[in-house]
Amino acid sequence: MASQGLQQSILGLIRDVPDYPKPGVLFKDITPLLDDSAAFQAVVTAMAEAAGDVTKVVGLEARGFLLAAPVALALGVGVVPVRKSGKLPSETYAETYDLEYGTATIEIHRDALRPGDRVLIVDDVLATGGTAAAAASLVRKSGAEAAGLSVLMELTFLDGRDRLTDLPIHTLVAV
Ligand SMILES: O=P(O)(O)OC[C@H]1O[C@H](OP(=O)(O)OP(=O)(O)O)[C@H](O)[C@@H]1O
Ligand SMILES: Nc1ncnc2[nH]cnc12
Repeated sequence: MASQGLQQSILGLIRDVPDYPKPGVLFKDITPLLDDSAAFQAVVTAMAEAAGDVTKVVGLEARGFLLAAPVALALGVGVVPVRKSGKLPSETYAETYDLEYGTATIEIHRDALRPGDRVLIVDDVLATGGTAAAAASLVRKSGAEAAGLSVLMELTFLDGRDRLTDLPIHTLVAV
């Protein structure tokens, strides 16, 4: 978890949007945080400091990209996109999974990672854990090690951690 001060700052900059994208979902909108450069910088620094010894950062489309790229730059390693199905131009590995509000397929380029890579997966929100579990599976299909998952916010009531018992998880705030 982040320091108390950073947690308060993050919580104050995440907007709750009821019934988006469908009734019953309380959507956590991170756009106010992204628009606050001091808070955004503090989030990126905290994620990078917790990363450990990794050789690549994998960012999850779409909001994960906004965090993964600056974290990778802060760590001095490359960033690899995991994209929704059909968006990557070259050969891919694919995984289909359930979301809090639907199902999705994500993909990674087959040549993006290699054996020996220690990979930090970065996303904005950990909810049911389906996306992160699918991403970890793509990393392992690529022959690399899923070294950890770093998220800005964890929705603990959805028990995403229970699906990710083999992945160290770092969360800046939990609600
Ligand atoms: O833990 P889970 O239940 O899998 O949910 C978390 C995922 O859901 C959201 O992505 P979404 O698929 O809405 O995509 P977006 O970032 O493109 O909006 C969020 O950015 C995470 O990637
Ligand atoms: N409630 C939520 N808010 C934002 N992103 C999410 N991803 C899955 N559930 C979410």
